Amino acid sequence: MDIQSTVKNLHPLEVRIIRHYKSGDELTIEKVESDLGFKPGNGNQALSWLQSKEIVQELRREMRIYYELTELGREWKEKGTPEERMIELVRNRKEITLPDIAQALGLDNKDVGSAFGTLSKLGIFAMNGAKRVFLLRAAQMMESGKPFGAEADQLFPIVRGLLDKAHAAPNYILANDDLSQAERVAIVGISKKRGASGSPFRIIERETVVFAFTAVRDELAGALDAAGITGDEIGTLTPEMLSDGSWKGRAFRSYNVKVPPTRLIVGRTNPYAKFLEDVKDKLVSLGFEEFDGPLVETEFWNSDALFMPQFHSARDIHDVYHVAEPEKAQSIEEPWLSNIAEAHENGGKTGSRGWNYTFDREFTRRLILRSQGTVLSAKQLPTAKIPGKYFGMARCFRYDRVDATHLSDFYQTEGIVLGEEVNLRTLLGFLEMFAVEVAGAKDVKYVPGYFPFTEPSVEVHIKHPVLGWFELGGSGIFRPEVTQSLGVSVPVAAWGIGIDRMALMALGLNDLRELFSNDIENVRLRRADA
Ligand SMILES: N[C@@H](Cc1ccccc1)C(=O)O
Repeated sequence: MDIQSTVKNLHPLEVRIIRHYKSGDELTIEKVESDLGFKPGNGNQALSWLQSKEIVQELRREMRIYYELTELGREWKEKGTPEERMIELVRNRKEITLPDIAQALGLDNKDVGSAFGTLSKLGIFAMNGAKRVFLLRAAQMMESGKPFGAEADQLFPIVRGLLDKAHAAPNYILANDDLSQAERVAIVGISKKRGASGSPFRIIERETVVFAFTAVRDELAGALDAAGITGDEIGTLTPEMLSDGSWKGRAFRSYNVKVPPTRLIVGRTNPYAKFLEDVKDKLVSLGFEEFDGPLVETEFWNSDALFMPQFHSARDIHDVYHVAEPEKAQSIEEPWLSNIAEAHENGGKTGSRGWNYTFDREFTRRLILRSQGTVLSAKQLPTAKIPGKYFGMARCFRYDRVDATHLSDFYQTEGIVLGEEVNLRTLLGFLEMFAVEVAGAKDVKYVPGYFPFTEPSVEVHIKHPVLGWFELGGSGIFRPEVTQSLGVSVPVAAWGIGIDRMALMALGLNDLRELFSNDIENVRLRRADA
């Protein structure tokens, strides 16, 4: 150990311990606090600092007995013990029944009865034929100013003294060693008589660590002496000290600029929530309007309106959760229901030949948890402005096996752009913004895809440093079967991007499940500003 630099970096509490005790002394938290007048908690702090510097070491652990003042004890200390209060009352009222005593003092009958027993045994109280309590030897007690007879003089002051002592002790706790034999007997006696729950003291057994100095103590104490460090140095100069001049003539503690500052844990937004907000802000700043909708939707809006054939295996790519109660919506709004039904059956007025099957108007009312954010886009079309730009953050549900890149509920950021001038180039521009600017991907791929509601369709894939290539989302230009049926006659570019997957990339995570982790340390480490 480098004695010189250790000496300079000791805290005054540590210095005082080193100087006050000798090698070979046994130290405990309580002892140090009471010998040196430390505040509660300072003993523990100083000894653990000294231990980490290997100036003290643990010698052994002992079970020790302590007595803690209970709530009741604190009340007794303030208002008086039942005995004290009863003597006072009877002295004033001369004669009074036990129930009246209980009522006057707010004590329960049991306490009053037992205090009466004690006091009559001691020859202080007696009861007359009318069951009224009166003071024996009243005159004598008045004179001496002491309500107690010889025996009482022994017991009551002990209890009173204990209450005062415990009240002054750190955390209302007295150590066994601090008490006289008579005091211990008194506590145990009261607790036995009143039962543990009715006692003014709680008896606790606690493990105490006994420390002793290591071999460096003497050398350190010598170096402290030589440096003139006493532990009474001023650590903090306060305005009061300046105005009353009490700093004069005192030594100051030297600064240690190498001490690492305490870690400040400030409150801040969850990084994932922040990410979602940032994406929203970005879209709003680009002139997008936000849309939203319920988690429970109909088959109609979730899929049929998007030209997904009702009983085709293509529908299986979305393993949807069904609502059990109620099973179906009451109705679907017209003319959308008929328009879409015709589009499926024969193309209707959309210029398509349709899927060529009989549209099931019962099935289409079935309630499900939405499986794609595109449901919001479909519902927006009938009232969309042209030109117009819309987005939504949609929590979606699919019956899926959970792994690093799949969750059974997830967020998509859905978007549509409507306008005469909209085309594939418009779409690719937005896809690039999501992949590069929002997700922060370096490697991006746009590949042809298939969705029943878009033509052409484009999938965007990005390369994650650990997970490799994965699909970020799907997109395309809505088919006329969708747009014409829902009252729109201009091109509509549409996309649904897995926002959780973007966050995975942007926040430097390797598993989607981490986004929803409640491991606070882990969450704190994430960059919220990504
Ligand atoms: N809804 C599609 C993505 C998509 C949205 C919009 C247009 C084309 C594709 C999906 O969840 O996979």
